[in-house]
Amino acid sequence: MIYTQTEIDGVWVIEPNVFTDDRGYFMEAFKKEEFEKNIGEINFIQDNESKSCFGVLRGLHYQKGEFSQAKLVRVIKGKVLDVAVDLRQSSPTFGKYVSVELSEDNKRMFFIPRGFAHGFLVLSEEAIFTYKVDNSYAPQAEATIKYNDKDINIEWPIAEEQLVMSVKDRQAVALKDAETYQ
Ligand SMILES: Cc1cn([C@H]2C[C@H](O)[C@@H](COP(=O)(O)OP(=O)(O)O[C@H]3O[C@@H](C)C(=O)[C@@H](O)[C@H]3O)O2)c(=O)[nH]c1=O
Repeated sequence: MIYTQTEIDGVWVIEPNVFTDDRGYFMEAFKKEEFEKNIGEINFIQDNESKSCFGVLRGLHYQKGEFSQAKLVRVIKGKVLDVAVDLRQSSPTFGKYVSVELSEDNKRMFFIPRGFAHGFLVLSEEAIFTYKVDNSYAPQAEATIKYNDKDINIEWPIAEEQLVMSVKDRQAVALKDAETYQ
């Protein structure tokens, strides 16, 4: 696997070795020892999966304080634009984002450490998204920042009218009003 640090400290793109033959392909999707050698200690405790149709935007989500989750995300079917926003107050890139296209074709993975908000937009007819997290789901600590927050200014490649979002995500708060990480 190739581990590449992005322009935001702690956020990584990981490209697996894909072995293709007459039957299809094989790849290692996560290898703890290698991950820890390249990025650092991790203890993933839960795997999540969601399916979404074209134009679905989920985000920008995070869990507050001690409930923060690191996430290792990838796409099994379809294509998404995945986005991580730095919410670490002491970080020189606070409020900045990094985005990457993840698809069943490029098989890229994206590692988002604790202290970030995360979201993705589905660019294919359908997408199956899967991710590991290193901290328990804590609904009481959930928070959502507006996908179109002016200060973050994410370039989403789909027109606003085409977006499909949850009520929770439509009612998200601005970054300036959000509880961030000390
Ligand atoms: C995230 C989560 C949700 N749920 C439940 C709550 C709810 O009834 C249903 C759907 O939840 P949501 O609408 O929050 O699902 P979704 O919008 O897909 O939320 C996810 O979005 C992406 C961008 C992330 O980064 C994730 O951490 C998570 O916040 O699933 C769990 O039971 N466990 C979980 O870990």
